[in-house]
This record gives sequence, structure tokens and C-alpha cells, in this order.
Amino acid sequence: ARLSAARYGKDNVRVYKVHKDEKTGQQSVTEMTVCCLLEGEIDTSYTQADNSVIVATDSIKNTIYIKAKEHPVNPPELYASILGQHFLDKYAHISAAHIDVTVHRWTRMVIDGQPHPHSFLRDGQETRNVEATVTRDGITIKSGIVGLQVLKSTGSAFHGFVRDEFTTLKETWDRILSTDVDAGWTWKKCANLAAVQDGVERFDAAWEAARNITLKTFAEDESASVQNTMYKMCEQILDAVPETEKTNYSLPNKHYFEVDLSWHKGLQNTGKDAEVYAPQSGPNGLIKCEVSRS
Ligand SMILES: O=c1[nH]c(=O)c2nn[nH]c2[nH]1
Repeated sequence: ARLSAARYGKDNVRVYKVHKDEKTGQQSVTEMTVCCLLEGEIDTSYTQADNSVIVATDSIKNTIYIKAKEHPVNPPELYASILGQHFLDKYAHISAAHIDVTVHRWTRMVIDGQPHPHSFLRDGQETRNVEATVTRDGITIKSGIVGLQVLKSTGSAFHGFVRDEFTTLKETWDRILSTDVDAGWTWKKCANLAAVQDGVERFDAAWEAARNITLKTFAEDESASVQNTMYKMCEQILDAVPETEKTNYSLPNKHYFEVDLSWHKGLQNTGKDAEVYAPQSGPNGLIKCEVSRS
């Protein structure tokens, strides 16, 4: 037997950082969960019980906090790149650092019409995600949005699909569409950390654009299918963010079934009379795509 792949580190490292603006007294907060895995000349720690090559996962955890103190944690793409680059700079035998950052929502409260200086709310389990791979050959970054739950009560159809001896699904021209958005966009490779930092505002702008494109397309598209609607989202993100090379979506189709109540005094609740539905926990459709520049 031979070791064919190996990476190790610390997962689920929760980090909070506050920024206090001395002039305005306004405070801002960031909360994230970090996973940091290292690759390199570490085989002997697996095969020969040679611990001399191991940067302890506890030390990796410590480094996550130290770098969060020493450097900005926003945008997460920059923090992830700085953190990853540290391990290559410090440890010659480490060849790659895989950094995943999941940023949780703390949205500033608006109290009596005014943004509150130091109070925030968790308005959804949606997260902003970054996967950075830092190597001596450059930095690849994939940004994303995960867990953005959306629903539309009409404006979605699904008909014209294969009908055969396996098909029971009725065609519909008017259905509920609900999904949990998992969207990603992959940046063109950066040669080094300086290239990430140069034009760093592009990361927040891209996240804003991708989120707005997703919501607007979901809301306004007369959807013929999840497939077609998500493709339209991808096209627009590539157009809006020229420094990306591809984008991808993974969308569960979270079904809402009609409930036939006609057995009860002839109550009409199907088709055009449908108002009360049974939301389904599963099974769910799952539609995935990756769209690249042509
Ligand atoms: O949008 C949809 N795409 C599909 O592939 C599918 N299959 N069943 N319902 C569906 N809805």
C-alpha cells in the first residue's frame, strides 16, 4: 500500500472579530467558521509515525486567531489568502494550504429608522463562503453563497418533459418554486498574495452582484425549469464579474404538493383552486450546473 493523498489541519474554528470606529463610535462585527488543511512533505507522519513534520492542528488553530488579529478578516477572500500564504512562508515542507471560510450573517439592526451602532441580527442561515487554495504556484479562490432560502408562489412552470411508462408527474404551468441557493464563482488564478490584494474591492462587489442577480432572476424569470433559470443566473454572473472563469449552482427543488380535499364536502383545492399545500422534506430534486466562458 502507498499513501496516495493526504491533508490535515483544524476544522470548525469559530472566529469573531469586532472593528470599533473611534471617530463615529460605530462598531462592526464579523463572525466566521474556518477550516485550514495543509498538504506537503508530511507522508512520513502517516507512514513512519514521524511527527517531526507535523505542524500541530492546535498550532494551526492558534494561527487562525493570530492572523485574524493581525490582518483584516474582510473580505474573506483576502483573509483566507493571507492565512494560507503564512503556512507556505513559515514551513518550507508545506506545499499547499486549503482554507475554507464560512461567514455568518450579523446584519446591523435598524432601530426607529436608524442603523444601530453596535446591535445586529442573524437574518437567515445564509452564509458567504470562500475556498482558497494557496500554493507556491499561486492562489485559486472560489467564492460563494450557501443556504439562501427562496420561494416563489407562482411564476414557475414545468411541462414538456419525457412522458413514458415511468411517468406520473402531471405537467404544470403554475407551480410553487422553492430552493436553497448554493452558488459559486471561481476566480482566475492569482499569481501571488499581492495579486489578491490588488483590486481587493472586487470580492465584495462580486458577492453583491451574484446575490442580487440570483434574487432578481429567481423572482422575475418565468421559470420553465430549475435548469433554465439557474443557467440564466450563471450567464449574468459571468457577464457582471469579468475576473471569474466559471460559475456553478447546486439547487434542490423543494417540492410543495397539492392536497386534494374534495373528499371533504367537495372542497376544491387542486389545480387552479389549490391554496393549501403540503411542503415536502424529501425527496427533493437536485439540479446542478457549471457554466464557463465560451
Ligand atoms: O425544474 C424542474 N426540473 C426537473 O428536472 C424536474 N423533474 N421533476 N420536476 C422538475 N422540475
